[in-house]
Amino acid sequence: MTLSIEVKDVTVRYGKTTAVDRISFHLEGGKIYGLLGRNGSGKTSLLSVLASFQPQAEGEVRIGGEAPFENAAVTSQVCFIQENGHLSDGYSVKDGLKLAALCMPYWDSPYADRLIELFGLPLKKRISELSRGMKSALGVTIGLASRAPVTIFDEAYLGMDAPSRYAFYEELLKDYMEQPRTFILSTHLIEEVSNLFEEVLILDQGKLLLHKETELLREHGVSVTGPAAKIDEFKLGLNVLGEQQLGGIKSITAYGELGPERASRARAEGLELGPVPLQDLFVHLTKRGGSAS
Ligand SMILES: Nc1ncnc2c1ncn2[C@@H]1O[C@H](COP(=O)(O)OP(=O)(O)OP(=O)(O)O)[C@@H](O)[C@H]1O
Repeated sequence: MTLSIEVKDVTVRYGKTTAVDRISFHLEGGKIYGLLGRNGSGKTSLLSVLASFQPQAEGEVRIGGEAPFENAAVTSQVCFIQENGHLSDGYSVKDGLKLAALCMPYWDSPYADRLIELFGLPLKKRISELSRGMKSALGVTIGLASRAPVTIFDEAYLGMDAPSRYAFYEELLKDYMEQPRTFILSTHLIEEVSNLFEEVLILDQGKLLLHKETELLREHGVSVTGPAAKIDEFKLGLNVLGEQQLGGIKSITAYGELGPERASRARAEGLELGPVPLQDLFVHLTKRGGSAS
């Protein structure tokens, strides 16, 4: 099942702090979305509103056309997994999973069993006795096995070691291909996971800095390297996000399409054009004073 998500002028406040500041976007659903932003940019606050963990102060949220807050018909379609989780520490892993199964209408028990084996989860241990990585693996297991039409992972896999994280990415993609649904992943491990994202949203200081298809975003970044004097001339009129110089060689990262004319001029002048990793684009765009125009 695919549910669209509509967010219109949503604001979230904690006392005098505005965590999310009049954000609007539309997610058509049935895709894997990446939500990026620096610490404190408002990701968890926004996701908590989508998952109905808290109401927005202003604005409107619609999931599948309905307002989610205190609306069981919608909340049952959404699974929200956070790194520090909402798992009851007193339960054993087995009972925690049983509880999850009871709360989630699309729960797939055989799939949960496969994931338990994949991540080596000890069923008899109390959740409070699990290591940080194991708690994350339990969260990830619940998120995937929930098969919820909207599944949100809020940095949920940060505690997992690299092999477990890669197993999770692989599993997520495989399961998404078999059972398309909406995933939203917030992460600081951008390069690791960016290949999964079909669209990327970047928050900055509570505002939506950018919402783009990942491919388009990648095409919007270009690095140009060559003799410093030539680069200085070439960069005029470009939206330069950053530059580095080593001896007489300079490299710039530019945001925005180069256009065929400029690209062929670069080649004719012997300048080297290259892609910019998503993480580098993110770092440049969210530097204080960054611009996504
Ligand atoms: N319960 C709370 N009470 C008061 N302020 C809060 C609360 N939760 C978040 N904030 C504030 O709201 C802003 C956004 O925080 P939020 O946790 O949504 O950001 P984030 O992008 O998820 O950050 P991180 O990447 O560090 O997890 C921050 O200024 C934060 O201090």
